[in-house]
Amino acid sequence: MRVVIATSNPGKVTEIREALAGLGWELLALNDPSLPAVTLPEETGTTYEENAALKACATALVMGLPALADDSGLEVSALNGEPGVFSARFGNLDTANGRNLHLLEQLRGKADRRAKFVSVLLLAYPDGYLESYRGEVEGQILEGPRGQDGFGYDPLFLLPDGRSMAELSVPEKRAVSHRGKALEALRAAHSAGAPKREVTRLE
Ligand SMILES: O=c1[nH]cnc2c1ncn2[C@@H]1O[C@H](COP(=O)(O)OP(=O)(O)O)[C@@H](O)[C@H]1O
Ligand SMILES: [Mg+2]
Repeated sequence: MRVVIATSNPGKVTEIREALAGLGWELLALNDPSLPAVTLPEETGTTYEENAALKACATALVMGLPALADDSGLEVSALNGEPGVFSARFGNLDTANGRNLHLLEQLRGKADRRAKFVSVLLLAYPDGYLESYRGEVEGQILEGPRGQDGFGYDPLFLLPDGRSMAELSVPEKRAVSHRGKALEALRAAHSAGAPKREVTRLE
């Protein structure tokens, strides 16, 4: 099956490719020269599912191919679950570094550092059929960044084993992360023996 990865986030592309390598799918980047150009829609939904569906459906319709999108976020207990679905725009800041500094500022002096990452993967077929998979991981927000790998809020996210998410290799992150869990559910649903679906294109 040829599947378009409906994200312009290079960190997500790397993680999706690594986790799904064994499926035998041809995973195409959004900007693959063989594909028509698509602009991902604005994330106007109020849930990860809605936003992931917006991105996946828009891509599947333009491409005429199944498209896989991820919408994810960081939910911080002391901030009543914020930034959540607004994680990419936290503090209205447009760099990961800026958002991380803003998060540290918001939590300054707060004892409760609990947080969780959530990822929702949406696989949209061009005939309108949808599959969704969710994964979560709990942790704590560090007092300062640690680690060089990963992306986004990873350097501030402390796992129960004492490492930050940015101290993990791609396969190590897959084994514990929100996105890794959602990808594992998708992989299991599509591995050998699982029922196959005919992919048709709506004209
Ligand atoms: O695995 C992760 N680690 C760290 N930060 C993440 C992870 N997944 C998502 N984020 C952050 O949460 C926000 C989620 O954004 P969203 O999923 O809407 O779009 P994006 O594809 O444009 O990054 C981004 O700021 C992203 O950096
Ligand atoms: Mg989003």
